[in-house]
Amino acid sequence: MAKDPVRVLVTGAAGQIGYAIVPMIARGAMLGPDQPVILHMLDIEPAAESLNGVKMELIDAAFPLLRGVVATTDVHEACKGVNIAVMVGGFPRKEGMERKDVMSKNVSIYKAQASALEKNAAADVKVLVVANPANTNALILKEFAPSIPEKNITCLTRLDHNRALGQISEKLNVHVGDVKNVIIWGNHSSTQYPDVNHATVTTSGGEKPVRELVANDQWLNTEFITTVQQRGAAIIKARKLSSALSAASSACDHIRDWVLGTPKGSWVSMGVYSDGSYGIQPGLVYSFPVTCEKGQWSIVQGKFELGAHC
Ligand SMILES: NC(=O)c1ccc[n+]([C@@H]2O[C@H](COP(=O)([O-])OP(=O)(O)OC[C@H]3O[C@@H](n4cnc5c(N)ncnc54)[C@H](O)[C@@H]3O)[C@@H](O)[C@H]2O)c1
Ligand SMILES: O=C(O)C[C@H](O)C(=O)O
Repeated sequence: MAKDPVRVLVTGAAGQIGYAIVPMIARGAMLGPDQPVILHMLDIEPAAESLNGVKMELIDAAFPLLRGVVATTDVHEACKGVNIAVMVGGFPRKEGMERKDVMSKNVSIYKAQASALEKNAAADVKVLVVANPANTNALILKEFAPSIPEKNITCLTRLDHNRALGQISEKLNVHVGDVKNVIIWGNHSSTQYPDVNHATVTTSGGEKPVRELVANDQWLNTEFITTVQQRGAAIIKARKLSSALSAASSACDHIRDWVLGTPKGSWVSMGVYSDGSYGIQPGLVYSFPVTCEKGQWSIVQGKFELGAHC
């Protein structure tokens, strides 16, 4: 039997990440190849014409899974009945800035959008905050939308996780799909700790630890970490714009794994509210290793090595 469509909100949909992610969602990269979707796209009044252009392109692309498009500058209309909310709307940093430098502009957006989501979204809406500073914006959303279960408000650190997989795959010249179980601890900021201490590579001889295969602790403990921590800044320097296709793709990965589950024996990194695991203050939104099953994430326990991410 055909599935009912799922309503997916993308805020900031006329922006760079918005333009990259809406076709991915409409093609099934987020919710699967048999899941019809209705896209809700929100942007602000000055971007209304451009937002309408994105809607025109979505129609022109004739995506079989796309069952409707709402393109609006009214936050309440945008949030009506949504099951998934991908919060991209906000301002990106420019070269030389830290992500926290866009805090004052972006945080106020998340206060207003929290109440719109609370009033209008489906009761079990799953929220992914992408806009920076992502952990703080998710925390604001959680505080100002108290009726949305705290387990349903998350932020994106999957891009950092995927960057770590990519660096290992490049270093070892192995397929990125054969590398797994890196961990991003902390914030989506330059203070994050990319951890390979439990990461493995699938080889013809079975699963081997990344540390053993790389056989270069000096590189893993220094250059690898700073490359992942600083990758956002490196992309801005190269493109004069912040990452968009990789952010969009990683946001699809985050929601897909959350909704459809992580593969057996694998975990992913998600910014989720802390229940006190690993000594992290309860209530903070922090990136942990998680597994997902039946639409619920759980923090993987027992992966801490004392001092590793302090
Ligand atoms: N967490 C991550 O891994 C990650 C990765 C890349 C980018 N980002 C962040 O994502 C955000 C978006 O990046 P981008 O490159 O798409 O920026 P962009 O400037 O191209 O697009 C942002 C869009 O948001 C819109 N917007 C602004 N205020 C809004 C509001 N109140 N409601 C709805 N829409 C609003 C703008 O009009 C614009 O169209 C930035 O904050 C960026 O730093 C996060
Ligand atoms: O670095 C940025 O400001 C954009 C984004 O957070 C990224 O990591 O690419």
